[in-house]
Amino acid sequence: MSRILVLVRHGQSEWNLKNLFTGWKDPDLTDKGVEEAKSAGRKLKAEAFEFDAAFTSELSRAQRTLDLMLGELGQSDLPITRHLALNERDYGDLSGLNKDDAREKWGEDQVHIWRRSYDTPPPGGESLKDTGARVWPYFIHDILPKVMAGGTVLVAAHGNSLRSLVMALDGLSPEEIVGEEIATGIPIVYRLNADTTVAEKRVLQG
Ligand SMILES: O=C(O)[C@H](O)COP(=O)(O)O
Repeated sequence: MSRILVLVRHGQSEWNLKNLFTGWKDPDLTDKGVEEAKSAGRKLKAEAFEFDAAFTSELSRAQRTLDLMLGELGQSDLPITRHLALNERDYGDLSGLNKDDAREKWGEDQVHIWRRSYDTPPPGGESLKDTGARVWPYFIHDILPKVMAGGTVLVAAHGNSLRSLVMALDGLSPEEIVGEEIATGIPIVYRLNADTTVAEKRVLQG
């Protein structure tokens, strides 16, 4: 019974590079993002991961990251499930704005609250709580059963859709999640117990 769940945030996107709020907008990966995705795949291959199922969002940057990882793993034929429940948090009216310009306009503290707080949504967008309200049920109904059946499952998604999952898996409070960052292209490996609690968490840095 392996019960392994691997979470990977997509590699650097064109809008990450330009420092723009992205949310549900759909920029592609940069060359660096492609290399980050391949490197994540190579790290997983070096640890002999063989996946039984793979999930991603409806956004290209996560889909492409997943494809690149599976290519490195020699598992390009693995069936992939794509669902908008795994999409990035919707940044609403901030989408497409430069993050430094937003700090100039609304102040550092307000922008930090929009980006990292648990329950304050950006204007017209989703809070992390709102994001979790779609990510977590999808995880429980569609992803977790494959893990609990003894599978090894790969999820390629986004900074905030993954923050909401990590919050629940790690049992973090609304205060603790503020300090949680998910790096691009760095696999987070969970091994779960038979009661779905976390037996082990490893972050495959470097
Ligand atoms: O949607 C975005 O802009 C990024 O992918 C994540 O943004 P954040 O670092 O502001 O949460």
